[in-house]
Amino acid sequence: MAPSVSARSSQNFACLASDGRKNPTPGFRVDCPTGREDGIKSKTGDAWIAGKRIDDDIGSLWRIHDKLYDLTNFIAKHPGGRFWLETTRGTDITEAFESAHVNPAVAKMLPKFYVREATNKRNSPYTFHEDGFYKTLQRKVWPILKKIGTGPNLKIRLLMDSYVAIFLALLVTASLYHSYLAACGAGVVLWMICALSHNFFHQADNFRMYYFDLSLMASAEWRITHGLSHHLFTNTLYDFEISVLEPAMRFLPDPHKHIMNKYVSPVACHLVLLFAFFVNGFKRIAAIIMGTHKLVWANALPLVECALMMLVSGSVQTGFSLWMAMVFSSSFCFSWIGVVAAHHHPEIYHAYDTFRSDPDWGLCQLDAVRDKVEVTGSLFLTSISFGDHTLHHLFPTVDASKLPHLYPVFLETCKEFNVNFSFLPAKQLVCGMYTQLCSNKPNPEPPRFPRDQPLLPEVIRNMMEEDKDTKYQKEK
Ligand code: HEM
Repeated sequence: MAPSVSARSSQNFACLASDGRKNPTPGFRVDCPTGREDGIKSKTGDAWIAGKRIDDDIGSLWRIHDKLYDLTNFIAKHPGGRFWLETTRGTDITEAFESAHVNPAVAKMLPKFYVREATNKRNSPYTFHEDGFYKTLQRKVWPILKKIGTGPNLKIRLLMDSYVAIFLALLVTASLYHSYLAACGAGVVLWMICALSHNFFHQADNFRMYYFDLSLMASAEWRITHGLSHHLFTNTLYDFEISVLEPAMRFLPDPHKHIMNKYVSPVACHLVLLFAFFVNGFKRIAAIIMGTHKLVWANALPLVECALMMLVSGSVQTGFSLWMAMVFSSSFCFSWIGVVAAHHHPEIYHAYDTFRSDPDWGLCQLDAVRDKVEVTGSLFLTSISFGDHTLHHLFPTVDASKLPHLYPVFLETCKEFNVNFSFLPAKQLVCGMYTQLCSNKPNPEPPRFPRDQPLLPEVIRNMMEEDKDTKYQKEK
């Protein structure tokens, strides 16, 4: 017989919190996410969502706040696509539901699907009070998005499609001329493709999300491990992007961090990042063979690339070596940019640090993300380096081309809630990632933006001035 949720979590608690603390982020009902300590078996999206289903413990319905809904008949009609509802059956989707829809009309549909009240406490520390930071910001953002739309504009669609065209041209050039330089160039462009297509897999189903599958990663898996895990429970034990790198890279400032983590992983992590795409690919192949993961057509894309390179180069061995060079370079670029982009710095919240007293989901997101000052204002730079990341975390389904329009209202809301929002220089974020890897000292205070004078990119300061001018003119 399977152990009960509480028995399982107390076993895990013993193996997790060697310093005697329960779940290091207060407010989670379960001490240690089910499966988190299961080693390699736990490192897939399917395992993560299966663990969440056990921990949420609500049967086969969907939970939003303290109410249970039956969305079975809505799955096929959902404007965001079947995937999100099909995948989350039997889980608490409060964070996903709240952050995916800015349109207030969506919440009004829920009573149609109401079944009953939940009998247990939510397994999440986060709140969405109507007068709190996040819901206030959402209300202010909606009139802007209603006007400009939430989807991609022409510029970003052209940018995305051009990356793919350049990638294919480099791939063929590398194969024709047996050029490892062109193969690595194709790898660098593949990193750009992955970074930008990630914007598309957060949205309703669309063909550009499958560009992500040109790498050895899969958009369907990342919708779970990134969209439903990392985005909603950033830097906590439920963040898959924290647990998947453990034990090789341990970002949590666990006081009992192993000496190898402190001193070896800041160097050895580069090998992990180099092999990350291959590990992702092998895990998926193993899961498909074992029957725990469904094969989808997009999984074949990297194999098609490899076959094309063999065919055009006229040699199986050369084509394969060129393909390997391409995958290694894309893996390193994408994974390294990913870890230094926005989430790992001693000023940023990680489980074990002291948690803020107001657990508003939006405020907790601000604590777990920092933006780079240098890339802001350039669609090209933000598209390849996860820029405008705070706004992206707050509104993950809003296209990257629309996010910059939200800065004035976002900063105004920060001011209203006494948040001294500030960017960081890119160099500090890079160094901070290595410092965080070595750190075993939890922050004794909740995170805050420490500067008296917030650091804002010039483009945003100008935007604020323009906004003030238009408001002033309107008032006149
Ligand atoms: C796991 C939870 C959910 C996720 C991740 C999700 C995701 C999404 C996404 C990505 C979109 C497209 C957004 C856009 O184009 O701007 C969307 C739209 C929409 N979703 Fe969901 N959804 C979820 C649950 C629900 C539920 C429970 C309902 C209603 C009962 C719902 C109703 C809608 C509606 C009406 C739209 C269209 C909104 C509009 O046009 O403004 N969704 N959803």
